Amino acid sequence: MNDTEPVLPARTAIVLFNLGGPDGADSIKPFRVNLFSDPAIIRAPIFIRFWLARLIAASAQSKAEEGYAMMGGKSPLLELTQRQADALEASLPGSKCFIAMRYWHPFAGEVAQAVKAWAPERILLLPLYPQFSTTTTGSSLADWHDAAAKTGLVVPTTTLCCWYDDPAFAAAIAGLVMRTLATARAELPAGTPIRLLFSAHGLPESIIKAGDPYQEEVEACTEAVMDVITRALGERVDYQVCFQSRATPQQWIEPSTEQAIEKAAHDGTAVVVIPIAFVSEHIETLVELDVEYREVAEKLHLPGYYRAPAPNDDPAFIAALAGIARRAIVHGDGLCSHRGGRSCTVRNSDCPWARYRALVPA
Ligand SMILES: C=CC1=C(C)c2cc3[nH]c(cc4nc(cc5[nH]c(cc1n2)c(C)c5CCC(=O)O)C(CCC(=O)O)=C4C)c(C)c3C=C
Ligand SMILES: [Fe+2]
Ligand SMILES: [Fe+2]
Repeated sequence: MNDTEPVLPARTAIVLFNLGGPDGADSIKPFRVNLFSDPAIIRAPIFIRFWLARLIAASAQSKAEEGYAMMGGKSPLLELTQRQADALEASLPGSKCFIAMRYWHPFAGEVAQAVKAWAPERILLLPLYPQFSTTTTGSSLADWHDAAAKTGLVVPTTTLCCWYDDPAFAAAIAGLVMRTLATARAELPAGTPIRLLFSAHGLPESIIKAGDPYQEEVEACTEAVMDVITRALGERVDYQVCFQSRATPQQWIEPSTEQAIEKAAHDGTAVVVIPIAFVSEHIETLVELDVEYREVAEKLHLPGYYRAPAPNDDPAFIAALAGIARRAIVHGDGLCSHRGGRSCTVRNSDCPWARYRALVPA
């Protein structure tokens, strides 16, 4: 922190949100049932959703078990998020970071009680999803509000809906990408064409059509990262946005990451895959990107397949997150403070979190 940076109010509780993951073999099934029971994910009436959730969860259960087995039997997400929380807390004196996961422990209810016991003067709700989606950010924030109300936690609260275009965040991601690109260029035969594949988690097309701004924010986020890379390297590197992790039978947004790899094979280009919607390593990076898509790339004889790391506790990423948090807290408790206290400009200036109930009826 330098002298020009505003001081945080004393006792600021920062609640970090992520999806969560199983902490052992026994929790894979209930974690997946919790996920598919969320009305933000499966948009069906409750009595249909109850059965549908169990059916969909059961359908790829053994594949999920294999994936978690490859990571030592559990998700690394909580441990990595704890490292982010510790690093953020160290950068923001007067704050204490709490972690609330959406589909496995620590659940919002447990966390709201811990926050209340700490007696903060102010709370910042900071979703660890750079881009807003009703299925992630919206669902986590709605869950928190229910839990806080049940706990009787009444403290001035600032809510961040998204930070996909934060310049320091874009620079942190660009740094990770350029390091991987440099490795690829050093290892591949001179002149091998390389494409950057910005791979985001996919969504059912119907959710985007219902007004979810996620795809737009992923594209804008990619543009912000590409601007930094272009300026730093003095050249325009080839790139494409694509979407991974299709988890239901519906039509999902395209191009899929698999289609993008097929296109790269057709064009004879190597790829550097960038997980643009995840800030921590987890099953969808360590298994899907590093094992499954790598196999696809090898089968299609791509000249090279590289993967940029997720930010985890990369110092530039933590510094970006600290800047985002500090500005949000200091500029007051607007609904969405990521643009210096003004409401965000996502879709005609209204914040998607403000419209959550219209996008996902209770
Ligand atoms: C309809 C299903 C799903 C949607 C929509 C979805 C959106 C979405 N998810 C993330 C980030 C994560 N997803 C994770 C796990 C996970 N997600 C789904 C399904 C949907 N996700 C499933 C079934 C699972 C479990 C993994 C599996 O069983 O294969 C995780 C945590 C993974 C872990 O480490 O355990 C994250 C993080 C985003 C960003 C997103 C939409 C924007
Ligand atoms: Fe997911
Ligand atoms: Fe907003």
